[in-house]
Amino acid sequence: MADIDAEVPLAVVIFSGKRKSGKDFVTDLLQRRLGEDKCELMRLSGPLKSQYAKEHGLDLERLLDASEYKETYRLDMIRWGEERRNQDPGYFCCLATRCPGAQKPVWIITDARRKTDVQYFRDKYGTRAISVRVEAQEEVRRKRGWVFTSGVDDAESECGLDEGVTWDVIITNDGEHSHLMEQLDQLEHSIREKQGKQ
Ligand SMILES: Nc1ncnc2c1ncn2[C@@H]1O[C@H](COP(=O)(O)OP(=O)(O)O)[C@@H](O)[C@H]1O
Ligand SMILES: C[C@@](O)(CCOP(=O)(O)OP(=O)(O)O)CC(=O)O
Repeated sequence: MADIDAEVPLAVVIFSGKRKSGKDFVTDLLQRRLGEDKCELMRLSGPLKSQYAKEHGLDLERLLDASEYKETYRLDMIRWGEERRNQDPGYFCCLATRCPGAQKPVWIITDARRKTDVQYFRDKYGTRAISVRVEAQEEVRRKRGWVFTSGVDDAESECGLDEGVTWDVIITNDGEHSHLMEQLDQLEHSIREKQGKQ
């Protein structure tokens, strides 16, 4: 059941996309447009990494940055995260949204990876949820540094949302700046409508 009486969030924008499709790039732009005081970026991988680091005695800061360190542990983090999600599909979604920034009216969830991630926010926030898929051609992703990695790019962590989800918005991020700006204009408009309506 959606928490329709709650005053915040007024809009919950759930982003998904393949590695190097440009999720971070696009969500940063969107947050800047909406204002950091009004819009909080929440990463589902944040609590995952934090719990994983605690249980395995690892350096959380290094898991959070884009280093080789993270890649060393990626496969095991995926496996470990899957075990947790199997016990409770909303586990990381719930933890990620428990932060001081949750008082802001707009939430951007940056990295949904499984159908249960999208479903969690749709079930909880109903019409306030907007699901967004960021897409870029393989060639473009390769130019941004993507290299196919077996066990990662062919696993649920990367492919769980390839099919079977009806996205509210699809953003094509192939590198054409003006086209991206137009798509962000539209998305910003939909978000502001939700902010104004409720
Ligand atoms: N539209 C764009 N214009 C210029 N650079 C981009 C664009 N989209 C992504 N990038 C760059 O490509 C790289 C990968 O993007 P990133 O947002 O980190 O991808 P993801 O979060 O999906 O893995 C980053 O260096 C980012 O700055
Ligand atoms: C174990 C992960 O959460 C690692 C996610 O790391 P990032 O959130 O840093 O994302 P990338 O852009 O793919 O490098 C994946 C998962 O299956 O949950």
